[in-house]
Amino acid sequence: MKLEIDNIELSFNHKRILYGIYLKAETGKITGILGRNGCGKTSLLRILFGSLSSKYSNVRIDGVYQKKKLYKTGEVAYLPQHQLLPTGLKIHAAFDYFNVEWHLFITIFPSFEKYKKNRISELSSGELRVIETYLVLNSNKKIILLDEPFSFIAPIYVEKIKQIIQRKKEHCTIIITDHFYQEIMEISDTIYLLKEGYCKPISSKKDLKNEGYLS
Ligand SMILES: Nc1ncnc2c1ncn2[C@@H]1O[C@H](COP(=O)(O)OP(=O)(O)OP(=O)(O)O)[C@@H](O)[C@H]1O
Repeated sequence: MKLEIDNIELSFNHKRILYGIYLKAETGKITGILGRNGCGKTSLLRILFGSLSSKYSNVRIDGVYQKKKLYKTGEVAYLPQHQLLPTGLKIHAAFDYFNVEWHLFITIFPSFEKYKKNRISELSSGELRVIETYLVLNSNKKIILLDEPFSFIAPIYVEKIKQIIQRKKEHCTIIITDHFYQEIMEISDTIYLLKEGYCKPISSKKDLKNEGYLS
């Protein structure tokens, strides 16, 4: 599958946020998006998913313009930047809802075993992020959009999540954004830097320095 988006025009309060975007993501490849705070990474993912409307946008799958918002196709899973799961939900119920096996999760993250009967509200921010990211990655969708999956997560869990993402790319089109740029550079096959409304393809750390993303 090839997923493309371009022709976006997004403004908030007369301030143009996105206007020169072309982004292509493909099954078998991880597409990473980097960019400074406020450059529009979350907005771009939300436009792709369909939860944010822009003045213009053109989303294509295998070259075919998508009239429907992507979330209505049932083929996309989205990890938003902020909390996904309702606070009062029991953790095992969240696994049931996503149709994901708890015992497989526990084989990778054994320290979470004690939480099965707890509620989402009883997790730390990082523990919640691990569970949410795991559920989205294992939700059996063709397209996966991840907004800051590594936020609040301890390095040992970041490594495990990275391994899962790399395994999933074989069957999924994955787009990921995060401020952990080294992690993004390590796992991504294609990287874009979002800057001044545009997407610029990036191939090395030197490019990031030249663009003023790194000092
Ligand atoms: N609902 C909104 N109303 C007004 N302005 C908004 C709204 N949502 C986002 N913005 C503005 O649009 C810009 C892009 O926001 P966005 O959240 O997409 O950036 P981001 O690159 O994801 O930032 P960060 O890395 O800090 O999460 C920011 O300047 C933000 O203030």
